[in-house]
Amino acid sequence: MKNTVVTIQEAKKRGEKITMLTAYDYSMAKLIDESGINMILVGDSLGMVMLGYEDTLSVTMEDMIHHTKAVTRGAKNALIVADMPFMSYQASVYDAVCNAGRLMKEGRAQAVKLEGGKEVFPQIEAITKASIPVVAHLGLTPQSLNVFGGFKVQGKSEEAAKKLIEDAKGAEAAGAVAVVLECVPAKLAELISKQINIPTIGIGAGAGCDGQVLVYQDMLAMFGDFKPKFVKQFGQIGEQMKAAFSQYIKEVQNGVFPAEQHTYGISDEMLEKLY
Ligand SMILES: Nc1nc(=O)c2c([nH]1)NC[C@@H]1CN(c3ccc(C(=O)N[C@@H](CCC(=O)O)C(=O)O)cc3)CN21
Ligand SMILES: CC(C)C(=O)C(=O)O
Ligand SMILES: [Mg+2]
Repeated sequence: MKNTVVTIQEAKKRGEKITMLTAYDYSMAKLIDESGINMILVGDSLGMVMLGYEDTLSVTMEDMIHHTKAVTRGAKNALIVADMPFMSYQASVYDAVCNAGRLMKEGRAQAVKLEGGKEVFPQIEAITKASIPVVAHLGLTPQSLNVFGGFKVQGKSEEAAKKLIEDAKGAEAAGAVAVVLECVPAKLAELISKQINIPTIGIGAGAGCDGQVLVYQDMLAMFGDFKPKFVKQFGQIGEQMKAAFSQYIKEVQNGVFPAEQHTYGISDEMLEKLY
């Protein structure tokens, strides 16, 4: 069944957990979608896991649209959320609406996600008014890396925790359909989840959230540049891939691959003519 913003909000009301993973291309979106996921995030994390940047700041609207198009072609049932990249919504409400519109119109995403609280309430409101569902993203907001001084857990002080609660409530009031909570103490994320009506999707925010999201390369152990504490490896796919690649290299080198069954024939008469 096709997931929509309404079905994920109903899931929260019924107390059913919401599942989300990232995807950045057609094949992976299809595999994840066929596994029965509720939501797929085309995250700006693609800058790091797909493009090899050290952070998400260099990701462009063109990058996001390119990958979103591929994902939306692959996923039939999941609700597709596309990240708004750095500087596509911060400078003005006008930018935010136009760029959110491109992710929907060109990428065919069903919702957009943007980072920040109070600072971006006008953007959340305006994009929502344009009939584009918005997911808010609070806590560790990687596009603010240079303000935080690194990828660090947020909301530990009383002041920061209070701002996080106010930001979550304000995002809901501004029209957000869900809130991602990244690297927030579990007890605080649980409290926020109880105090708002829209679903919270946690990453490093504990089991008290209404749903969970992970970057697929992290949960498949395909990405080794860093391993945040919140990552659980559900498979050792990186190792399995390397073993298969090594096997291929060995078989090509010693003539085992390709075998007869991997080749195409030609008639003996034809071959005689050629000789
Ligand atoms: N592969 C990947 N996975 C992600 O979850 C992810 C990305 N890339 N790119 C965009 C952001 C960046 N994220 C990150 C990156 C690093 C940490 C990290 O190293 N966290 C420390 C916290 C240190 C502390 O404050 O205690 C950790 O040990 O978990 C967390 C989130 C989450 N997002
Ligand atoms: C880590 C998730 C929430 C994200 O924003 C991304 O993948 O870009
Ligand atoms: Mg992101």
